[in-house]
Amino acid sequence: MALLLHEYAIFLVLGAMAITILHSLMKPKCRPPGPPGIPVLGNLHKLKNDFRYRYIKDISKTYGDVTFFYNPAMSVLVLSSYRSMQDLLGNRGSIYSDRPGSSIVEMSGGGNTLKSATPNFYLLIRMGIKSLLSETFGPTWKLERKLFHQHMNKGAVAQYWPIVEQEAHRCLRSLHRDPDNWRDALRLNTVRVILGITYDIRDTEALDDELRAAISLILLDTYGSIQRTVKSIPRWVPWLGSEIKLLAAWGKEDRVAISKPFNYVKSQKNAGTAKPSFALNLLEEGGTDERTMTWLSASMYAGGADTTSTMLHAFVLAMLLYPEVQRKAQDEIERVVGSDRLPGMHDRDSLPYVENLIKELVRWWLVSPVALVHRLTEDDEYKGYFIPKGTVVIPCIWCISRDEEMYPDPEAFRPERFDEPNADGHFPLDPHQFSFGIGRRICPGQDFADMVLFANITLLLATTTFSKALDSQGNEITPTRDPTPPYGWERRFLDNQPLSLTLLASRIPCLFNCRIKVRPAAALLTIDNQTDEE
Ligand code: HEM
Repeated sequence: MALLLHEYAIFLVLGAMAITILHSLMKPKCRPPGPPGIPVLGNLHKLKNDFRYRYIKDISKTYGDVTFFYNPAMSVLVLSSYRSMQDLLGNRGSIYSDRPGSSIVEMSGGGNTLKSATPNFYLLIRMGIKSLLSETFGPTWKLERKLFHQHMNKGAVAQYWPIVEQEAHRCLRSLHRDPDNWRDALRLNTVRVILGITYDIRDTEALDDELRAAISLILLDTYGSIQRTVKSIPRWVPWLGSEIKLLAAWGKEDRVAISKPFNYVKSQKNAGTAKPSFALNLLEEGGTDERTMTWLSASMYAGGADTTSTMLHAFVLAMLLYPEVQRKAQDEIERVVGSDRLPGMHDRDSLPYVENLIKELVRWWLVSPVALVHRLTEDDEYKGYFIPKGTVVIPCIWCISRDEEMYPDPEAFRPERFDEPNADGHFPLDPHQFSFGIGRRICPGQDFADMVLFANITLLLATTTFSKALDSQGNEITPTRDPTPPYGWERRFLDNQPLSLTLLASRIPCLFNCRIKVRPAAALLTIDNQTDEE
């Protein structure tokens, strides 16, 4: 009898286990929550919103920090908290670091297919269907990333300080000479710095005509032909068609502009006259083919020029809207540096208010509010939800920057917030932790961008005071703090806004004017005949 009972118990346990396994196999796997959609067609269309990041912030109040969107072709996971981004992009980086169709080289336009030519979200979504067939987070990306890291890590970028400083001085002289063109001066500055460190091209006068033409194209507009191409697209062509045409036509002229400077470094190397530069290092270290080296060099200004200059434009906007911040930062610089020299890199630790100002800028103005999309390479489970392989992941870093608990009154530009503990006793998170992305695909140019921002912001503050422009009655004009609608290339073209592939996916300030007052310290700006124009 005892034996029978024992067998009966074993039978019951095994039966229960079988039922549990069967049940879990048959139960539809639960996806993370998301807004209701149209039957069969799904809810992905809801993300089609000019200010997508604001929409994401709104819906996260209802659905939480992990929201799911789908249509029959693809699924998209939207992350809206630092925690979820850390958990997935950070801690599970080995499966969350792919991108739809893009190694660094491909993202800069060096791939063979249109899908890789732009970080534009919608194009990525459309092309994502195709790119699901290919794996891109592989050995090529790892090698590119390694090469980038060797030259752009925190220690390595310090060697570029002299170029960054010299170009900042040159930019300020030009800005003071021609204040109406302050915007161009700031943009030219970042492109010149990047050309300097990438190819050691500083003085265009010394170059032959063809190379000079290629460089002017880069200086004027990283992807200059876009403007001309947009003009040639008939207005009635549907949006997708026109964008595909735009990208198809993009390339020929720019590919020349991209290969010329690289070939210049190659010939300098062969002649034994090349000076240190990113491109020279790639050539010397080898390890990859020439096409990759050419495009990797180009990705320096594709990724870095417009993003960094946009931050400088946003800095000017912040100074117009918050003159008291400008005054406080100028006072600190005067106090620490004195009046017989200009601030330099070694002053950084002694300028805490300026340091906080840069943190606040990096939080307040996100060039990439949804960073760049990632893609999941294996099925995964998070917080009990199933996330299928191939899901496109959007890290909405904007939501972190506008987290009211972490950054009370988040729209206000308040550098002092970083010295004030929050209700939980902790100081707010340094925005550098998320504004450049999170995880293995974090911006490789972050340390360099930070150095360029520090150099330019301290020198701008020391030598220049920005204030609001006046209308014909002498009243101050307050510029809008709203950006131009993202991805609105057509509108940007019509408004004569700068256009480049990077900017198609960026958040940039609307055009605004300002008044510029030169401060006495401007007399200390160096005059360097070799790099000064005219
Ligand atoms: C203030 C300036 C900049 C901002 C705000 C910025 C922001 C970003 C962000 C948010 C990403 C996506 C990260 C992710 O997917 O998680 C990114 C990627 C990238 N950035 Fe930057 N960036 C800046 C400057 C630069 C500079 C100066 C360079 C190069 C010199 C650069 C090169 C790149 C490249 C190559 C990638 C792609 C990395 C990859 O896919 O693995 N960026 N950046």
